[in-house]
Amino acid sequence: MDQVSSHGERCHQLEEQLRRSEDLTSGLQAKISSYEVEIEKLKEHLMQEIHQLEAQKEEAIKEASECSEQHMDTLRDQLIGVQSRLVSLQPVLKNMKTNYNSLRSQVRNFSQFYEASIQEARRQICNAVTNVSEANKDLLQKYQREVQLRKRYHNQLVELKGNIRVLCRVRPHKDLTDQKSSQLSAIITDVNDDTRTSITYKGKEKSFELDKVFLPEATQEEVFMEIEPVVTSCINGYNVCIFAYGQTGSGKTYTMEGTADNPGMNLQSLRALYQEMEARKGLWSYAVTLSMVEIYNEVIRDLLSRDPQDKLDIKLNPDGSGQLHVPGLTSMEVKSFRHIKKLLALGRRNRATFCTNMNEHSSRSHALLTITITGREFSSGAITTGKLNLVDLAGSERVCKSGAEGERLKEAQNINKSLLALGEVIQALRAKQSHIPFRNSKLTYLLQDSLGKGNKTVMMVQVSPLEENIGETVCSLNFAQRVCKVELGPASRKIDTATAKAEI
Ligand SMILES: Nc1ncnc2c1ncn2[C@@H]1O[C@H](COP(=O)(O)OP(=O)(O)OP(=O)(O)O)[C@@H](O)[C@H]1O
Repeated sequence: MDQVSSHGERCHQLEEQLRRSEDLTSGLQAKISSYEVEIEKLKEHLMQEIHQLEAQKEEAIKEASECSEQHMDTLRDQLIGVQSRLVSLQPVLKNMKTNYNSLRSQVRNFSQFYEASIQEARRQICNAVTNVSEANKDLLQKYQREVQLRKRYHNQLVELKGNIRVLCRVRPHKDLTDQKSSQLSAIITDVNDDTRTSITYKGKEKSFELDKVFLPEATQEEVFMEIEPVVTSCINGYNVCIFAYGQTGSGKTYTMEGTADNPGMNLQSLRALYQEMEARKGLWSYAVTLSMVEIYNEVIRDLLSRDPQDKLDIKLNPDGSGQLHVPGLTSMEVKSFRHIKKLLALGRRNRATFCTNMNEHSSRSHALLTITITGREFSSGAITTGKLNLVDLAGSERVCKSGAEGERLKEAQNINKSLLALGEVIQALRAKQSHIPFRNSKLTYLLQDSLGKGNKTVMMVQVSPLEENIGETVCSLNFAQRVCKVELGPASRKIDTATAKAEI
């Protein structure tokens, strides 16, 4: 019984399941049908889309083919245009080619011609240069011969005259042109005779004959040319003294020191000496020393010393030679012409340090520049020693005229003492006295080995052109005239070997 009921229940359950499945199936079928409808719709829509796209494609292809055809036509037209232009350009191109070829050959021809011309010109220039340098060499040799001859004749002349030369330089008028300066000068100079000058003094005309008179317009170079052979003879072993003499303001410092633009005898002498030494390079060797002193109130001051206030004295040389020397005097070895310039500047600075007014001070003191040159000739071994003294003397005015008193009177007396001593030395030399009073002043003491017999002396007498200075000018020229009459005799060369060659 129980088994039957359980089967019945099971059947019931299965029936129920079947019913539910049938419900589910019919639901699904409905869904499938609706999907199928939907799919059909979509299919239809898709087909429509495809047709549309195909139509668009067709149209696009059609459009594209139409468009490229138009473009092709334009391009074709352009191509035809280019082609016809090319055809028309062809003769031009051909022409250009021909021209280019002809130009190229012209350029080639021209460069060949140019090269040949250059070579020819070069050859001609070389020939011309050779000829010119030959001619130059010849001229140079002639010139050098002339210079040597001039030097020799000058030396002979100087020796005949006794190795003392007196030159006069007339200072220009201040602030006047050179031409007016000459016309206005109270000193009469003769352009045709440069050895004479005359002055009308106290109603009488006084004439002076000297070795040379320089007009106010004379340049520093012209003055130096006159003394150059004497200066450079120092290299050959001669002692030389060049001194400027004259009243205050007559141009002594201008002549000796000069200015930066117009260097005076000092710098020009040193330059000429260095040029001459340079020209003898390889044949001679030289050592140059320089000292600078000032004599003020009979006191010697060393201008190259570290302490220029130091006072120096003159003593007999302890070597028994009888020569004088100044113990402690700075003697600088000079390395070059440039070095000399520095030393001169140092000397000037030192001189200026112990004076309040340089112009006044320089008027009352003597400035001495001494250059000693020792040379050695390589071939003979000869040794020469020459000394050049360049002296800017103190103003030479007379005490009575300056009306000096006190310190000024002392200065004036000391200046007078040394200038008087210089005059006495000159007088003694002129009279050929056996005793020459060099020791009467510091100045003559210092110049002893350059001023006396056997040496070369140049006195540069400076005069003012002004009427108001005529008295002083006459005094200076009288002194110059006396100096002119001194006969120092032939100069002697300081040379240290028997095998030494004679001066050229
Ligand atoms: N030849 C010249 N050319 C141009 N100026 C000159 C000449 N000579 C002299 N002077 C000028 O004249 C003035 C006086 O000259 P300088 O100082 O040389 O005279 P000085 O005789 O040395 O005088 P001091 O005895 O006072 O030293 C300076 O101004 C100088 O420049």
